Amino acid sequence: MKNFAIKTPDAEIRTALQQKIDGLTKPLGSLGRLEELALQIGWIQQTLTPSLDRPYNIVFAGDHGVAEEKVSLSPKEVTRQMVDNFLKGGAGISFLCRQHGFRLRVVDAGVDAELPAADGLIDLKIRRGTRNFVDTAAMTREEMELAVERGASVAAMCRDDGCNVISFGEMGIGNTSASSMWMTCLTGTPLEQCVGAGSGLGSAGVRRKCHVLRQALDGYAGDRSVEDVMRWFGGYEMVMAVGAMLQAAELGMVILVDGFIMTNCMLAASKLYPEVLNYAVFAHRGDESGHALLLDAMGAKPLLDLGLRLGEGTGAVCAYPIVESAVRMLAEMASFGDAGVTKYF
Ligand SMILES: Cc1cc2ncn([C@H]3O[C@H](COP(=O)(O)O)[C@@H](O)[C@H]3O)c2cc1C
Ligand SMILES: O=C(O)c1cccnc1
Repeated sequence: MKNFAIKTPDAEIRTALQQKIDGLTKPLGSLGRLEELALQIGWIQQTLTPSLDRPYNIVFAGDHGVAEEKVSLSPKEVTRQMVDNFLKGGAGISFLCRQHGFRLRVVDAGVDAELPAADGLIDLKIRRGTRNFVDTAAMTREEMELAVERGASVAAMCRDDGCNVISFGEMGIGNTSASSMWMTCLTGTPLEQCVGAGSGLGSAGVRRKCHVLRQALDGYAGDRSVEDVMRWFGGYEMVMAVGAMLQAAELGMVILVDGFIMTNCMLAASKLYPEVLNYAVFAHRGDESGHALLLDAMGAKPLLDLGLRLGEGTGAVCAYPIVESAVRMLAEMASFGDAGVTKYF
C-alpha cells in the first residue's frame, strides 16, 4: 500500500501558543474548547497566527454489494440520484457548503452507474459497486490499494489549490453496514452495539440488518488486519476517504471529521498511522447509535451534538464556524498589555 510520511508537528511551539492564549484579555481558560482548537491548529501550522484557507468538502460516492441484502431502507439507485442532487446544489451538504464558503466536489469512487461528466464531479471510479461481503470480499487487494492512492490524489489536488482545511463526507447506500463491520473488527466492540438505523430503519429493520451482518462476520475468513478489514467490508468511497485523510495529514492540513462513517474512516487511518489524529478535529456526535461509542473508544471529544444522522460531510461543515472562531481568537483578540487591561491572576 502507498506509504505516507505523517509527522507529529514539533511540540516546541505549544508553549508559545499557550502563552499567547493566556495573555489574551479573558480569564484563564475561559474560551474553553476554542482555546484547545486554537492550540491544535497553531501547532499543526507551526505558527502563532494560523489561518484557514479555501476549505473544501469532498463527498466520496460509491455503491455497496451488501445493499442487495436490504440492510438499508433505500435501494442503491439512490446513491446515483443523490450524486445528481449534489451536482445540482440541492442536497443537505450543498446549502451548508454555500453557507460556510466550502467548495464542494463529488468523487465517483464506485457508483454503480455510468455518470456523465459534470462540473464538480471527479471520476475516480474503481468499479461499479463493491461485491456483497456476505458472500465474499467487497474488493480485491489491488482495488483497495488503488482506492487509497486515488483518495490521496484528491487531498493533494485540494492542497495544490491552496486549501489547508478539508472536510470529507460520503454517499453510498449501505455504508453504515460497512462502517459497523469496520468498527466491530477494529475496536472489538460487539457487533450489535455497532449497528444502528442508518438512513432510517425501524427496530425490525435494525434486527434484520444485525442478522445479515452477523452472518457476514461469521463468514469472514481474513486476518483482521486493518488493510484486510478495509478491503473485505469496503466500500470504495470509504477506502478513498482513508487515503485522502492520510494524504491531508501528510500535507499538514486540518481535517474535519464528520459522522459515523467518516469517524470509522479516521479510525482505520489512525490504525495505519496514529499520527493522523494530530490533524483531526472531530466535528460532531451524531444520532447513529454506534457513533458515540466509537468516539468514546477513540477518546475523541466532538464539538457539536445536533442529532445529525446524514453524512455527506454535513456535521463537519456545521462545525466549521467554531473552528474559524478559534483561529480568529488568536488573530483578533487583544492581549492584556496591548489593551491596557490589568491581569490579576
Ligand atoms: C436520500 C438520502 C440521502 C442521503 N445522504 C446521505 N445519506 C446517508 O445514508 C446512507 C447510509 O445509510 P444506510 O446504510 O442506511 O444506507 C449513506 O449514503 C449516507 O451518506 C443519505 C441517505 C438517503 C436515503
Ligand atoms: O453519521 C453518519 O455519517 C450517518 C448516519 C446515518 C446515515 N448516514 C450517515
